[in-house]
Amino acid sequence: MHCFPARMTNGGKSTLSNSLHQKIPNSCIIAQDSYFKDDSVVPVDNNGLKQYDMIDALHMDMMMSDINSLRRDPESFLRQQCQKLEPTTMTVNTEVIVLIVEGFLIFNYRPLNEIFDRRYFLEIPYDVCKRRRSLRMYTPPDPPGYFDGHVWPMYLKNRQEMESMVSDIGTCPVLFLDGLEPKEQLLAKVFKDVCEELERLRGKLQ
Ligand SMILES: Nc1ncnc2c1ncn2[C@@H]1O[C@H](COP(=O)(O)OP(=O)(O)O)[C@@H](O)[C@H]1O
Ligand SMILES: NC(=O)c1ccc[n+]([C@@H]2O[C@H](COP(=O)(O)O)[C@@H](O)[C@H]2O)c1
Repeated sequence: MHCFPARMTNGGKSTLSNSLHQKIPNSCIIAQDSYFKDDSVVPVDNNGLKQYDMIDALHMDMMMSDINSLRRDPESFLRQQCQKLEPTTMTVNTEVIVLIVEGFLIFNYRPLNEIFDRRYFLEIPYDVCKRRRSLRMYTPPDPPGYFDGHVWPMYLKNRQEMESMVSDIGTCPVLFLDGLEPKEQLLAKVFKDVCEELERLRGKLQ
């Protein structure tokens, strides 16, 4: 099973994904943030702002290849991950493995979009997003004016593109989540939903 918390920057994806991973045995996380291209190849716009919030700034081919490796041979992939992740959740029972893929542009990449069992989209308002973002340190750090000059306009553009892409792919619907809700409440909601999906999948396997 693949479940996907997406997608606003600072919407709470990593927080939710890590908590889900802790609660779900046989789960693992693939995070889109790990696939950013090197800074030297990310283009700059006319205002001198690095174009990080575009699908082209990411090695999506590599991300997809890792996901496909996991799907082909989950046991060895999970054993490798096991050495890196908290051992508590990893028992490597390959009957049903939950792959949590999190990222701010995962619904804008068609091959990935086609394999979802569950899709979640965390939303927060502009001012909260801007405040949370100002407390984060990226490498390289956001230059002055980056949020209003690049991050937010690209979020609006990418969201529009995502909405048309998602609606023409006939997989599961996107469940929109209010990222202002307390973390525990969001976790409980998604955990319940994932458990229901797992029950359904286990039923199909019997
Ligand atoms: N439900 C929530 N309520 C309040 N703050 C949150 C919530 N979820 C995450 N945060 C905070 O927002 C910031 C960004 O969260 P993070 O999970 O890293 O976002 P993302 O992975 O979407 O960029 C962190 O400081 C985190 O503690
Ligand atoms: N990890 C990196 O290499 C890197 C570099 C510069 C900006 N970013 C920012 O990361 C954001 C996406 O990640 P989050 O969803 O975790 O905020 C994008 O808005 C992008 O501007 C990441």
